[in-house]
Amino acid sequence: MLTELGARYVILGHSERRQNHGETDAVIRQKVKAATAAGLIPIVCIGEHLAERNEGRAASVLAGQIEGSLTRGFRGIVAYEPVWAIGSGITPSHEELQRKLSLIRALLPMRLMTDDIRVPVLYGGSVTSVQTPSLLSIDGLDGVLVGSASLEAQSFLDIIRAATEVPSSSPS
Ligand SMILES: O=C(CO)COP(=O)(O)O
Repeated sequence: MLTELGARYVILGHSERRQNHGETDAVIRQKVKAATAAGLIPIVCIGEHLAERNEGRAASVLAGQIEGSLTRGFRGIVAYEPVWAIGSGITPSHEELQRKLSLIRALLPMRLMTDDIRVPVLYGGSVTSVQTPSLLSIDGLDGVLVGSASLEAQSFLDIIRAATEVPSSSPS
């Protein structure tokens, strides 16, 4: 149905779906399979809650989500969306984001069991045009997943403009 409407991508495992609709990693993995079979590119969201971050459990949460929700030959996109950054106006510091991205980049080939597939990784959570250039300068980050700032045409255009002005970095 989605492909008939011209959709090319589908967002799976958003924290709201995980939290409010009982979407477990196993359910998300099934949806990844179904989306791929239907010709859609899955964008799988992962991210820790604030308490998990503050208790030093972010790494194990992310590892569990990657292991549980991605398929072995996963061909799609991963979006790192810390739950505490979504709609809060708070974004992680560069250092923290860089650390989390390095972790995600290290975990992905273990799950996919190959180094040959480079999975694009996005960041989502309170993205505005103001942080977009600096976010996109972070090594290993391929783009941003925009929520509320996409609801207003001008702010979304500002993000697109800011993104297109960032010099592209070589893949890590
Ligand atoms: O959940 C998000 C995108 O999927 C992020 O939303 P915000 O950009 O409003 O924080």
